Amino acid sequence: MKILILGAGAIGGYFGARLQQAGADVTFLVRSRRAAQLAEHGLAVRSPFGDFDVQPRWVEATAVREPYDLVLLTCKAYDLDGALEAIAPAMGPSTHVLPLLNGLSHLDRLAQVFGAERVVGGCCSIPVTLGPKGEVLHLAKMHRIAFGPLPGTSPDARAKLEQLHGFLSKTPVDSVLVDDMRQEMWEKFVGLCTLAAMTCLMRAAVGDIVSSEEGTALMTEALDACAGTATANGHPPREAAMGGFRRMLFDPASAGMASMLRDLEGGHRTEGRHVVADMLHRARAAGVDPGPLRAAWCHLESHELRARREARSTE
Ligand SMILES: NC(=O)C1=CN([C@@H]2O[C@H](COP(=O)(O)OP(=O)(O)OC[C@H]3O[C@@H](n4cnc5c(N)ncnc54)[C@H](OP(=O)(O)O)[C@@H]3O)[C@@H](O)[C@H]2O)C=CC1
Ligand SMILES: CC(C)(CO)C(=O)C(=O)O
Repeated sequence: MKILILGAGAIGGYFGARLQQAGADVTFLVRSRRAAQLAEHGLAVRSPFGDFDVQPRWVEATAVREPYDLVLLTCKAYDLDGALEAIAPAMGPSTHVLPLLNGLSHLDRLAQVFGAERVVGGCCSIPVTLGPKGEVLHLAKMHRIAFGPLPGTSPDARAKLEQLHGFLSKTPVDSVLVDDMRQEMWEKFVGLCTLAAMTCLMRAAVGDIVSSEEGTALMTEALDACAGTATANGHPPREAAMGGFRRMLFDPASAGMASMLRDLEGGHRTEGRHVVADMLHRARAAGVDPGPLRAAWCHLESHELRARREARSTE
């Protein structure tokens, strides 16, 4: 099975290196800056499960001329259109694409461009970022990846997903092949959106927030808004998922934060529109009180507008 991974960033780099470690046939589709970094340093993973290095194979978009069996999509949501253009030559009639982006709305776009039968569901829970030389820094002992067919996915995807699961099962990664992937993705959306909205709004980690006078009440309102929206959309989070979110979101000792806060504080663009605004708009449409999601999106959007204005004035 030939696997193409769009992006060798934090997520693509981590899961791609793990797949390569397990002997899978992996090629990264990267842009020139990342290609140069891979040529100079290879692909190094620093993980609490043990550090390792792989010698990656990569291509740039103009060199993709033949279909792959499976494409893993690991760009940020704001890069989706360019990424879809870049993978188009790799998408043959029987290729499937498995996105690992946070959020949900990219699924409709993928189905629109490639057809729902070629789109597989996927999500991951792992705190990971890139170091100064492009090394993958896995920040804590969580690295779960879930994937599985969506209602419209063609049946021949199953064998590929089983192979993917087989490779990942040879590594420490917590890999799960899921039957009801839309439910799984809604649950991830609920937990992540609550975490991203609250840690970005407060610019603090979970433990700092829930130790503050109003923090636990506001965190509860945010979780209720997200879970209520999922329920109104036909995907009430299961009790096991809610239990996990409560452990993650209300631990006064936790230094945990969303990758979106790392992006915000690192001066990078965020996926606020794709995650927080999308949940806010879905809450409104369903008549659910969005609670602190309004202030979180206002914070993220006004920060982005300011950055754009200041960039224009220095041009
Ligand atoms: N980091 C985390 O802890 C987690 C992230 N996620 C989600 O995973 C997704 C990816 O995040 P993350 O890995 O952190 O992001 P990164 O920014 O680290 O990686 C994204 C990569 O995609 C590449 N890319 C974008 N467009 C193209 C293109 N047209 N051609 C080739 N490469 C392209 C970028 O390349 P370039 O370097 O050239 O810009 C970059 O290396 C996001 O949706 C995020 O929310 C989910 C769980 C945890
Ligand atoms: C769940 C969590 C917090 C870690 O995977 C995440 O998805 C993110 O930070 O983007």
